[in-house]
Amino acid sequence: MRGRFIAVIGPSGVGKDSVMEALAASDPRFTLARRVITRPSDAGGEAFEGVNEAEFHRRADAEDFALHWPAHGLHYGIPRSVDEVLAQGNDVLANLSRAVLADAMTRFERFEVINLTASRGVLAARLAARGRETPDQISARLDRVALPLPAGLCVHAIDNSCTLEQTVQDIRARLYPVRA
Ligand SMILES: Nc1ncnc2c1ncn2[C@@H]1O[C@H](COP(=O)(O)OP(=O)(O)O)[C@@H](O)[C@H]1O
Ligand SMILES: O=P(O)(O)OC[C@H]1O[C@H](OP(=O)(O)OP(=O)(O)O)[C@H](O)[C@@H]1O
Repeated sequence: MRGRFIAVIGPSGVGKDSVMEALAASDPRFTLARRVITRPSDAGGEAFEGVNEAEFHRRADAEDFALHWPAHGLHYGIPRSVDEVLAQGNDVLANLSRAVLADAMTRFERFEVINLTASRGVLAARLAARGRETPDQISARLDRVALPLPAGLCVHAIDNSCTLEQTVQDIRARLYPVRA
């Protein structure tokens, strides 16, 4: 059977990248999608490919992306190579914008969503500690209004206010339930 394309969504600072990395480290059934972003390659955080705007648009025009979207003044793309991983029956995890979910639903045969949550106070503390954005950029990220999710999605709502270990355990139990 084809693998599932699993979108990890949630507000900035909720822990999408940390949770994805911890999931991939804990279970070989997960493959991480490496995003292409118009952000300097040495910006830190997730393992991504940094490109300039011209190169990003060239790739988009060449249909090199399965999905792409703009956010926070940047462009983000999921390489089309994820299709090969899915065809081999492996599950792919990708950090997606909530704005691209409707497209993703139609693009992938098996599509599920992990919706991570945490309080605004937890988000603010985590963004400040991460140190990738300025205080103004952090405020803008906290104020970004959450879009309603499209109907008909398979969504797993997961709280990431506690430890990463707890979150990983909760997600694995939801995605790979052990049948008695
Ligand atoms: N469960 C957790 N407990 C404590 N800190 C966390 C947890 N999850 C993420 N973090 C920290 O919060 C910050 C934001 O996490 P990150 O994965 O970059 O979030 P996102 O990708 O959603 O913006 C990072 O510094 C990360 O180490
Ligand atoms: O439309 P939204 O659902 O609000 O998401 C917009 C963008 O924000 C996140 O980006 P990024 O990973 O750069 O930021 P983050 O790590 O601070 O979440 C997410 O991955 C999307 O690309």
